[in-house]
Amino acid sequence: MYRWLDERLSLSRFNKKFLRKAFPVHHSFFLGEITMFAFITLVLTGIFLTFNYEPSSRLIKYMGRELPAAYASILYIDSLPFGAVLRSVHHWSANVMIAAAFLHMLRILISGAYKKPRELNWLLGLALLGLSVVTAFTGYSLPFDAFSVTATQIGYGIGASMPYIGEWVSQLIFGGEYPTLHSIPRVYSLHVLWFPLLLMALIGAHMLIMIKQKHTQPAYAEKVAPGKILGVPMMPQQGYMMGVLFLLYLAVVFFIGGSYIAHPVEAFGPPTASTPAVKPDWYFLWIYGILQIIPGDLKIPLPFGAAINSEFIGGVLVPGLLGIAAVLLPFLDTRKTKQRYLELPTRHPVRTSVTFALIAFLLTTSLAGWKQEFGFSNLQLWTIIIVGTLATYLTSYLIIVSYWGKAPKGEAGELEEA
Ligand code: HEM
Repeated sequence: MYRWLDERLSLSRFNKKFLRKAFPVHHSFFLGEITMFAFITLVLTGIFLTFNYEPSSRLIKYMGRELPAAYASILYIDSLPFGAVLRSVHHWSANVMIAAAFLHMLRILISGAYKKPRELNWLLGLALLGLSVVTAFTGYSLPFDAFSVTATQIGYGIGASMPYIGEWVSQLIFGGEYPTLHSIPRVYSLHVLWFPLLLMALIGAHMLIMIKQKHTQPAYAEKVAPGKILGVPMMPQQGYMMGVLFLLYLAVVFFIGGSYIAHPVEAFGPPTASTPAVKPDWYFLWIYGILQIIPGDLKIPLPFGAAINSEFIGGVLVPGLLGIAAVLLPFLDTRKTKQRYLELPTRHPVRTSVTFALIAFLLTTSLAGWKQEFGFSNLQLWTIIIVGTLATYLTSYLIIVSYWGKAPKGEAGELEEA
């Protein structure tokens, strides 16, 4: 069969090139792959969910109760053999995908792998991270229980807060002023079709660029085999390692999915007139935290009746400014040569300390999301955020500079495929 296909498709030419592609061996390089495994698992479990989910908020009779069809279909999925487990695996995989993509980004940032010639892949990566979060958010609204309706309302409000265009953008996504009968079908189409297709296209482009440009090499490669690409071939070594890692990934998420049922809709109940207290998932908690400590009645008037309010500052402006800084980052580096080797974080004290400060900022603003539970005042939280972020930067910088000193950065030579 292989020979038959080879005669028609010249598989061996492709195999010689692609299957011998060298992969550097370093555990941090598996973060991108884990992100991909999570995405594949999301697609496969998502297909199962689409067979049984009804994308509608109209009321139907289910087990003697009058319930929104979407809500009832989640109860139905949970009642199927392994239904609740597959739904949970879908939910936890979304968490893993976002966490792994974020850690993957941190490894690119802290090792300087975003520099020339990989600027394009850095930008595609940022788009992937943003789109993964948005896709998870649209998934959140689908069960149409009291929790998801309230959480979606918060997201709708943040979108609508953009001066001039916000209301229009939010209504476009949610089929009118959320929740309307059109909201669930529209968000469903985005969640199961358009966003996954876009993610697939972006991941495909990300991989093609990575193959074309080749990986950055771990720093030890410069000493062991200067000028060569050091690594294992795609087949068999890298392929087998990826296979084992994928199975391990499945084992872990099925264990978690089987042990902790995700988003127990029955506990939240169908949407009611009263709004339950909701806390967003951890990846939105920092935005939610910022919203908790900005005065809710803040309004800065703009021409033509528009205004900047607290939702815009916390939900759009702060994440937007961080996004713009990330987009500009690779272009701040004006070197002419191509980046061949991973840079040691200890040789780049400013960049490494900014990365730690960013993590401190995200953790302390997430803490603000627990304002009521911990009984903090706004002033206390602002102090924790500002002092925590600056202190993390300074401490990290001083430790790196005093312990490792300012070692020369060094330039690497041209590489040839080994
Ligand atoms: C859905 C999300 C993503 C997937 C599936 C993904 C997948 C991958 C994979 C498998 C690799 C090769 C292995 C590795 O270097 O880890 C890679 C490399 C890379 N990724 Fe991602 N990635 C994603 C998000 C991101 C993000 C958020 C960024 C940064 C903003 C990014 C920037 C890069 C860069 C610059 C490389 C080349 C690294 C090098 O050569 O050392 N990616 N990605």
